[in-house]
Amino acid sequence: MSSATLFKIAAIPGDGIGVDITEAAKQVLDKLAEVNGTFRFEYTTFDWSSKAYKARGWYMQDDWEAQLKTHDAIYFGAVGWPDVPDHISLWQMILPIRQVMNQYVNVRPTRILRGTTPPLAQLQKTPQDLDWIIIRENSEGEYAGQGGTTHGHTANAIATEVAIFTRVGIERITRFAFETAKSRPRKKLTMVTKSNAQRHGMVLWDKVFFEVAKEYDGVVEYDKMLVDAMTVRMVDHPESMDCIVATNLHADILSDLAAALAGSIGIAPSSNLDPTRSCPSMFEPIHGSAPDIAGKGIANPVGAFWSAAEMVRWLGKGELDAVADQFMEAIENVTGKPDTRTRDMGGSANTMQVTEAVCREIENVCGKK
Ligand SMILES: NC(=O)c1ccc[n+]([C@@H]2O[C@H](COP(=O)([O-])OP(=O)(O)OC[C@H]3O[C@@H](n4cnc5c(N)ncnc54)[C@H](O)[C@@H]3O)[C@@H](O)[C@H]2O)c1
Ligand SMILES: O=C(O)[C@H](O)[C@@H](O)C(=O)O
Ligand SMILES: [K+]
Ligand SMILES: [Mn+2]
Repeated sequence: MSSATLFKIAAIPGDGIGVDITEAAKQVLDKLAEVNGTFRFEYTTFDWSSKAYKARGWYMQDDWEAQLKTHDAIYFGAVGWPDVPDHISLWQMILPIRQVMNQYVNVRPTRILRGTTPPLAQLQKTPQDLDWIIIRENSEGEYAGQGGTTHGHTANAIATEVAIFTRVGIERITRFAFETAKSRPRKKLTMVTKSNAQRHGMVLWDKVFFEVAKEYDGVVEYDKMLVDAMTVRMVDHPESMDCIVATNLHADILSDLAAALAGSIGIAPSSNLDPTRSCPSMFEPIHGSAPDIAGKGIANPVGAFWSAAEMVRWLGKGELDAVADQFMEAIENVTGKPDTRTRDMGGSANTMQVTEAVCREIENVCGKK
């Protein structure tokens, strides 16, 4: 009998390319476990998807929370399909999981992976100029779900979408962001809001940020940006930033921009973390179900692999950092070669070819420890 540590993973492939990339991620995770030998994964796959919703009228069982809590982590593909309104699919699956599982931090790193050419390469002196971690508030803000609609379909229809910002919510994400910045070589943090036009919640955000910031004076260099100007700075001066903390909606948008600036939405990972570890955390690429390329077998699995590497790092609680680093090295050995890049990165390889290449590299890199 093997004495390898068992990690129980709840796998939720979801819709579209979510299915392809979750399968690919399981394959490389199993290869990593096999080559390393000190841990192994056991998956429970949940058929929670828009297709299932159309057939049976629900995404997740009523006891979904208890079902997920028996796992050490959740691996998520993507949710959303054109035949179900997107606010239904998001609010019946991904958003309740993030909120109820206390995953109030969403960590979204971006950098230019080896061998890849970003679209605005002329603006960067070196690929290292773009190396960011976006820390997204993941539990409240514009995604609080508060609001309503009245006056039906009349000409007087009214809808409100109320953003909720709490001192507790702002303080904990700010603290997490400062701790992340402190752990990085450049130790910089940029805070993003829109506190000129939005004069209540965002003003509270700025106020709480600067209160917490005092504790990091002389340790972390910090500054503040309005979100519109931030998009310009990300394009023109990528080297001027390191960590970025922003609200749920702003960070959602900025992280897609960051991914595109680094070369493709298909490479970008995310970790939905419960820093208290009382609930399982969830790992997923930042992209969606990509209906335009779904079913073709051509989705870029790199964002899914990077997310899987972050899951290994999280599960290891510091013990598997070297393994996660080797996993990333294997991924970059693959992006480094033109014949193992997918179309979105200028190549012509399909999902399976990239997956097999990463498995081979895991044997090369992680086999010789
Ligand atoms: N967390 C999530 O599960 C999540 C995230 C974003 C969007 N969505 C949902 O996904 C659906 C589609 O959303 P969208 O089109 O706005 O965003 P999307 O991220 O699915 O796709 C945007 C574009 O990027 C391309 N793309 C995305 N991932 C790729 C990959 N791995 N490889 C190659 N190309 C890739 C797509 O082909 C498309 O052209 C919607 O229902 C949306 O609500 C879900
Ligand atoms: O949270 C969202 O906005 C969506 O699920 C998706 O766009 C994401 O980034 O996860
Ligand atoms: K996703
Ligand atoms: Mn998004």
